[in-house]
Amino acid sequence: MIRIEQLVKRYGDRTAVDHLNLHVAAGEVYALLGPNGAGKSTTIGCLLGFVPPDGGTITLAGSPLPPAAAAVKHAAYIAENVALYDRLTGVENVEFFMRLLGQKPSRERIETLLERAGLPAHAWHRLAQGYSKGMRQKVGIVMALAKGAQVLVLDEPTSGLDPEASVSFGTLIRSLADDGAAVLMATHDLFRAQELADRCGMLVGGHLISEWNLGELNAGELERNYLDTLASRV
Ligand SMILES: Nc1ncnc2c1ncn2[C@@H]1O[C@H](COP(=O)(O)OP(=O)(O)OP(=O)(O)O)[C@@H](O)[C@H]1O
Repeated sequence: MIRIEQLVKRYGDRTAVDHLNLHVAAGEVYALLGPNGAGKSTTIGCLLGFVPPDGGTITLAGSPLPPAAAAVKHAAYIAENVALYDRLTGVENVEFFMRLLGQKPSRERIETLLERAGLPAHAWHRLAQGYSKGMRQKVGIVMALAKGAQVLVLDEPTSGLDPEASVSFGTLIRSLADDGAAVLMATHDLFRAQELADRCGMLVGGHLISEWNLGELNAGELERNYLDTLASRV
């Protein structure tokens, strides 16, 4: 569903992503790990067409379209801080987004989506300016649901969320994957990655240096592997 082959991105003489191969299947959650400056956000930028790569190919949902067009059609992106129109309510934000998609949603349809995403009903008709980070992310998930996105891309989704919000966000992401979405999530949250992801990969200096199947690791083992792998590079 997500196929990145030999991706290269340079900024001047700095290589941010170096011949990266990464595949995420439908129904799979993949956590992209790595220290600051490893190339995670650059990879996501290339995947979504925000950042022009210097080499390699990216295919989303089997589409022959270039990444930017394929992302518009098939992907949803949830940034660390989901941007909403603060002067609109949650319901109005979703309605506006769905109209941009060419849909004419009924109130019931919007409320069904908000309910699935777990946004409390008392917030539906409140201005988004008062929304917490977790509430904004839930509206972001509603937009992914409304779009029927086959590919979900998340950058640091759980940073700054309290444990309860982080667990409920993880449950939601898992349910989207169980419905067939391919999920790529860049994160420093090793605990949540181990809880949520099926596989993870570790980027260092733009190279994917390790991949792990999380079902094969014991509790806490991902963090040990991560730190050992990093130490072995020094
Ligand atoms: N627009 C840019 N111009 C120049 N260099 C950049 C630019 N964006 C990223 N870089 C460099 O590319 C490398 C990879 O950065 P990137 O932001 O992709 O890493 P990251 O893994 O997402 O880091 P973090 O965990 O801190 O968000 C870093 O060396 C960074 O300084």
